[in-house]
Amino acid sequence: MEKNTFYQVESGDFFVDADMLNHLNILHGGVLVKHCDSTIGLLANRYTHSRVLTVAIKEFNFAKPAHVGDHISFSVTLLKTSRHTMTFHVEVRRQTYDSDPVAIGNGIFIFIAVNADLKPIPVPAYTVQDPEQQAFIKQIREEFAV
Ligand SMILES: CC(=O)SCCNC(=O)CCNC(=O)[C@H](O)C(C)(C)COP(=O)(O)OP(=O)(O)OC[C@H]1O[C@@H](n2cnc3c(N)ncnc32)[C@H](O)[C@@H]1OP(=O)(O)O
Repeated sequence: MEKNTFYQVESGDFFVDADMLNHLNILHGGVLVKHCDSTIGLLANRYTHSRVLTVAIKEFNFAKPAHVGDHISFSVTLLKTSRHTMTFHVEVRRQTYDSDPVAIGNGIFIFIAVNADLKPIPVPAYTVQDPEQQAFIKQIREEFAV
């Protein structure tokens, strides 16, 4: 079965700087969510070839802290579309120069395609035929109830 090339994308990675920390000297949660939002927004934009807006962050889990110098990366999966929206899952990982990647967070972001007046417009239909991709999407959708 043909794999959907848009299904899952690694994108938006960055290194934690000192000016991204909170008062506890760990990566500020808001900074992390902002990076997620921007990363997923770019993918949503590439999927629809239109303007997009975040319409909801359904869930975000901060599982582990990140520190200065950590390399943060995102694995973004398009789970489903509706008439005007795209629902994405994101897994966030951190890695140092001498360690394996560690999952530090995850979440569900919903984006909407909009026109120049910021009014909703239709999103291209999303079909996944590859059984492995379908199984991953099913598992995530059940886990997050989306
Ligand atoms: C990347 C960024 O930072 S963007 C900046 C942050 N985002 C914003 O400022 C967006 C502000 N919000 C808005 O402008 C408006 O709410 C819009 C344009 C997103 C939606 O406007 P409306 O026309 O009122 O939306 P409406 O209620 O008709 O819903 C449109 C679609 O969004 C979906 N939707 C709306 N709210 C939600 C929500 N909270 N959760 C999930 N889906 C939602 C609806 O189910 C509907 O889907 P469908 O048409 O595919 O079935």
